[in-house]
Amino acid sequence: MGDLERLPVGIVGASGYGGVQLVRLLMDHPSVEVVYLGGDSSAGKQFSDLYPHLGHCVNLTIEPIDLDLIASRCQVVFLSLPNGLAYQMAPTLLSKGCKVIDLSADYRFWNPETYKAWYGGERNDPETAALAVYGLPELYRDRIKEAQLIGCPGCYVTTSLLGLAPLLKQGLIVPDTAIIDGKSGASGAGRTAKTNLLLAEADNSISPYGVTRHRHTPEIEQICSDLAGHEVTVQFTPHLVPMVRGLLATIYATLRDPGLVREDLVTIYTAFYRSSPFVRILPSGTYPQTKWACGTNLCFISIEVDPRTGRVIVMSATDNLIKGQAGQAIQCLNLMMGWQETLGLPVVSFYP
Ligand SMILES: NC(=O)C1=CN([C@@H]2O[C@H](COP(=O)(O)OP(=O)(O)OC[C@H]3O[C@@H](n4cnc5c(N)ncnc54)[C@H](OP(=O)(O)O)[C@@H]3O)[C@@H](O)[C@H]2O)C=CC1
Ligand SMILES: CC(=O)N[C@@H](CCC(=O)OP(=O)(O)O)C(=O)O
Repeated sequence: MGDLERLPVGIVGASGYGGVQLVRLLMDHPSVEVVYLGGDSSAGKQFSDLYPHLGHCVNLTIEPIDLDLIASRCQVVFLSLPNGLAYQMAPTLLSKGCKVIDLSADYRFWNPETYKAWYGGERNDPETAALAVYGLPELYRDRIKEAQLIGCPGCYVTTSLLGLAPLLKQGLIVPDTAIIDGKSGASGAGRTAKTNLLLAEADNSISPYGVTRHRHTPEIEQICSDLAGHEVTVQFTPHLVPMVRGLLATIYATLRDPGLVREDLVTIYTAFYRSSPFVRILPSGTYPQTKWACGTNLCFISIEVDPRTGRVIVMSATDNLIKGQAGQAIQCLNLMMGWQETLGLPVVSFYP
């Protein structure tokens, strides 16, 4: 590509919350041009009919999903679809020379049996799945740079893993003692009408769900085990919080060395993320708010140590739709293209 040429990209699932984040973010990306928007029930509609607030700057129609057409027009394709669809599209797109960045769970798992156990479906794309790279740049940056296919993490997973990674990589906690208390805004469920997401149902209330059986548990454990070099189990409980966007993971684990103090851990975390421009380790005693991360690709992390219980408490906050979804996907694109990792990604929120 010449300096002035823009990379032609497509978004399949453009009408959803991930899709509209991608459109909004890529509008400001200096090296990208969105040349295709695809959808199912939204096909044929003007994107601005679905999102009038972008009417003055997005003049694209959502087209039916035609893989040959997409491949003829796009060098990179973002798949922002419900689980179980990307694996039906990615093999063809890759065979036609496209790079594929999948926001769903289809290409996150290294063991296909784990995917099948939690997501179901009968897959026949083992060769393609074997090509996939896990799209968490802070942990797999070098692999992402060489990848043709990315499986982007879930939002709870991203936020939890960024909080846990230094502890597991450095062997600082007693294995299997990690407890993750996740809290997400309602946009985490996508732009789908479900009773529990109605204002009358979700407002002024916080509720746990998927207790002991949320499908982010095996995804978190897959990466924790990779970091630790041995099998790791975690206890993860998500909660729905009456806010639109934002995700907070509060993580508890028993320290191997009860003599460690929080300043030791702040130093360790700061060193661990010294080359990660989107991770902010907060000063001792400052705890993160999701509001700080909303609208940005940042992850704010704070660490506490309780000498009374011998536990470390890590607090990790992101915007579920940006660092937890679309922003992370673009971060991966930047790495795949050899661009600056931070290109086109916001790092300052509008407060409050
Ligand atoms: N929301 C979040 O915080 C996060 C979500 N994710 C994952 O990202 C993916 C997208 O999520 P999100 O944007 O929130 O979901 P939404 O429900 O908001 O959007 C889903 C999109 O998929 C399209 N779609 C649905 N069914 C079909 C179909 N049969 N064929 C083609 N397209 C279809 C819809 O298009 P149409 O309207 O035209 O039918 C819509 O554009 C999901 O896999 C989700 O699990 C990952 C991290 C965070
Ligand atoms: C509030 C809410 O419903 N959140 C979603 C998070 C979905 C997500 O992160 O996407 P993946 O399914 O691709 O992992 C959930 O708990 O399923």
